[in-house]
Amino acid sequence: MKSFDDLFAELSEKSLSRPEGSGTVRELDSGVHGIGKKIVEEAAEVWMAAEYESDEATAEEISQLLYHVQVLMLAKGLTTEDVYRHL
Ligand SMILES: N=c1c2ncn([C@@H]3O[C@H](COP(=O)(O)OP(=O)(O)OP(=O)(O)O)[C@@H](O)[C@H]3O)c2ncn1[C@@H]1O[C@H](COP(=O)(O)O)[C@@H](O)[C@H]1O
Repeated sequence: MKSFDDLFAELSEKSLSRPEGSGTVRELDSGVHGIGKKIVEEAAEVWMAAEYESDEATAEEISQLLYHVQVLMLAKGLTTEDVYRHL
């Protein structure tokens, strides 16, 4: 099972190596504006799933929201430490 930090390390590596076919690279290339729209979209899906769908569906939507938040962190050059120190 992958943790938040595991995923961030994987995405960080992909942002540097830019492998062919990576959705992360594609999303990074869409810029902060495009990534921000994905975050808002996924946040709405989390809310709807929590209101009307199963716990499993909600957990899946939350995982997607976390993914897009991580892509935004990479686009902005933010590390997990930058975020964690505010927790
Ligand atoms: N965890 C994720 C992840 N969560 C969400 N997503 C993306 O977010 C989208 C959300 O799905 P939705 O059904 O909500 O949206 P959709 O309308 O079908 O998708 P779009 O057409 O809008 O992209 C998915 O299609 C994926 O593109 C993710 N893409 C990648 N990962 C992980 O990130 C790593 C790197 O992935 P690649 O860069 O693609 O190699 C791998 O470990 C992946 O498992």
